Amino acid sequence: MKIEVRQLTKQYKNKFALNHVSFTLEEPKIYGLLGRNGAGKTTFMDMLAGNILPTKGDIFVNGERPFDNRHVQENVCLIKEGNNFKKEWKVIEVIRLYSFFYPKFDQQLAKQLLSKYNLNPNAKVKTLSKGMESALGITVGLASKTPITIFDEPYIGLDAAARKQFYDVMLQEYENEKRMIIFSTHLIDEVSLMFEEVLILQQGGLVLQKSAEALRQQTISVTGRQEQVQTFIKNKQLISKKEFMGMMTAYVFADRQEAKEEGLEVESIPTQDLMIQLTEKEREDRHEAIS
Ligand SMILES: Nc1ncnc2c1ncn2[C@@H]1O[C@H](COP(=O)(O)OP(=O)(O)OP(=O)(O)O)[C@@H](O)[C@H]1O
Repeated sequence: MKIEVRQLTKQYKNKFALNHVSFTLEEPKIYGLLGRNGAGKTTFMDMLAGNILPTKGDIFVNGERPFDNRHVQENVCLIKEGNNFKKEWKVIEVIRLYSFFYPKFDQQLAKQLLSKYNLNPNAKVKTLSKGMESALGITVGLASKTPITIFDEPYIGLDAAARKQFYDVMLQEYENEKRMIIFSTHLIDEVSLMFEEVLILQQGGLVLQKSAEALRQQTISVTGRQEQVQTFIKNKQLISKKEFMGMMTAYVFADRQEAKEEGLEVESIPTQDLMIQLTEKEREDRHEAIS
């Protein structure tokens, strides 16, 4: 599956939820879609799932526009943080309806997950706790087996143990059959090791798209004497820096080995920290993506 996003824009009155964003996703990979509140993540996922139309620009899934397009929509399953299902439906009806819609829906897996999460098939959605409703969403998302599966903060109310179960099953399923999983979350450190590629949105713009491996190799924290670090970061793409008593720590796009050879202390930057630094207020006017 190939997703092509071209100058994608969504405007609500004078507010740009997405502002001329362009990128391509084409591998069966686990993508982390990150950004602060209001960055435009849900807007993008809704457009990909064909729920809303762009104001300008285009989004294509294998060359087709998703909006009002059954052929695309049966290949894309979006699970949001809540209200995915009608309150009057029973759990088993949810499973049945989604299995009609998604051609590759795995009933067996759905049953296993319902039992793993202790979900009573005859319970109505309105009687489920927040965590149980999330578990039902996760069940549908994983069992849909859609080539593009999107989870938008899907685990509101789920405790840490249940979230871990979700990650384990997701990775197992992904191992069994690779697909594109787009995962948006604010619990970044909990899941960042699963990401194979990371996209960061900020105020409707894309500020970064990089493979996890490139991030590990090329985004580093370097610490040393102030002048030593200043010299090293000259002509490099700086993310942020901090000074303390003649010492300096800088987050920078740079070669790990080169930094070591300069005698600097080198560490990896946790993805959450990277997202926070890249989307700091003073960068608000910056919209060119780092790739
Ligand atoms: N239906 C709407 N009407 C007006 N403004 C909207 C609408 N939907 C989204 N927005 C605005 O667009 C911007 C992007 O919202 P979006 O929900 O895509 O962000 P997000 O990155 O998913 O945020 P969060 O992490 O808080 O879920 C926000 O400023 C939001 O207020």
